Amino acid sequence: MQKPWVEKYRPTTLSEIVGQKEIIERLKNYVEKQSMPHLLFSGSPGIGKTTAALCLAKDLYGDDWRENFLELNSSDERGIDVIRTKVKDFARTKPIGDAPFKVIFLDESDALTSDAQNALRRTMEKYSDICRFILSCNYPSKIIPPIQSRCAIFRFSPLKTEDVLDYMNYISENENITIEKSGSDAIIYVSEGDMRKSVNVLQTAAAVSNVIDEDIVYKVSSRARPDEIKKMIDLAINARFMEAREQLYKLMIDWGMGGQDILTQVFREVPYLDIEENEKVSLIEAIAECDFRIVEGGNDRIQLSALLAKLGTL
Ligand SMILES: Nc1ncnc2c1ncn2[C@@H]1O[C@H](COP(=O)(O)OP(=O)(O)OP(=O)(O)O)[C@@H](O)[C@H]1O
Repeated sequence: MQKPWVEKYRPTTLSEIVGQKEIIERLKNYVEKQSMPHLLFSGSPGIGKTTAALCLAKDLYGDDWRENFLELNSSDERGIDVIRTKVKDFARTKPIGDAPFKVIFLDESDALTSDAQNALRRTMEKYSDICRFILSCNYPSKIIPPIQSRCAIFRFSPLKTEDVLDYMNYISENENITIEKSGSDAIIYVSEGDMRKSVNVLQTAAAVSNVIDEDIVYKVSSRARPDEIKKMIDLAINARFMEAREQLYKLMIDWGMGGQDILTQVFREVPYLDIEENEKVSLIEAIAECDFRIVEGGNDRIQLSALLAKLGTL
């Protein structure tokens, strides 16, 4: 079976990480000085937080990195017991070889309960001479302030379009596939700066064809082409409700899209619609209402049809 490309192409040193330039420079500095504080990595999924922690360990420790590096996924192991046992056991033994300290990487640390975070805070203090923590999270506000203040905070950003494009080209050359311009535009559109998503979409699309265009990309990622969404909105704004609803059903049935995916794409089109500013504001309010109802379990066809009806009255 083919290895997932996200693993096959995961950078192995800090220098290979795409984008996040300032962060990478600071991390390289820690490697050079063989000294670092506890770190808190925050940012949206798939933009290089785990990769940066792994590369930092590999650059710090070389081939023996596994002996001085412990990775725990906090959303599987989020309770106080894990902090008391696994983390403490690893933290209190001396680093192997010449390493000045060990590193414990807690992925998804915003999933730790607050009891576990309090226990962690004491562990961080107690073993700070031989152990450094790297906490990764999507929402730094869910980390208790005493831990935040013990860490240097690094905010990772979604990747820039040109960085994702370069990376897609690099992979496609290696894999002997051709990405057409419409295909790479579509990958950028569906992945929104999330490199993991870009690589996964590319691999799934490459399983369908060696030449990747927008149709394949939108199909494999269950997204509609933006012009299909725009068409539905335009019909609704022009009070052609039945046709707009037909287009909605086409998106749901032919493209296999869920209600929330459609809503997210409608939301993304709002700034470009040819309507007055106050109408855009009303539309966003209506989208937010619809989103809430779908999340609460409302029928997505009914909710989206109601949104289309509302569009006709703007
Ligand atoms: N900056 C990047 N440079 C190169 N590849 C990247 C980058 N960011 C992500 N990737 C690719 O995406 C995959 C997932 O990235 P990573 O695990 O680092 O994401 P993350 O930010 O930790 O996400 P999560 O918050 O979901 O844990 C990597 O294996 C790699 O292939």
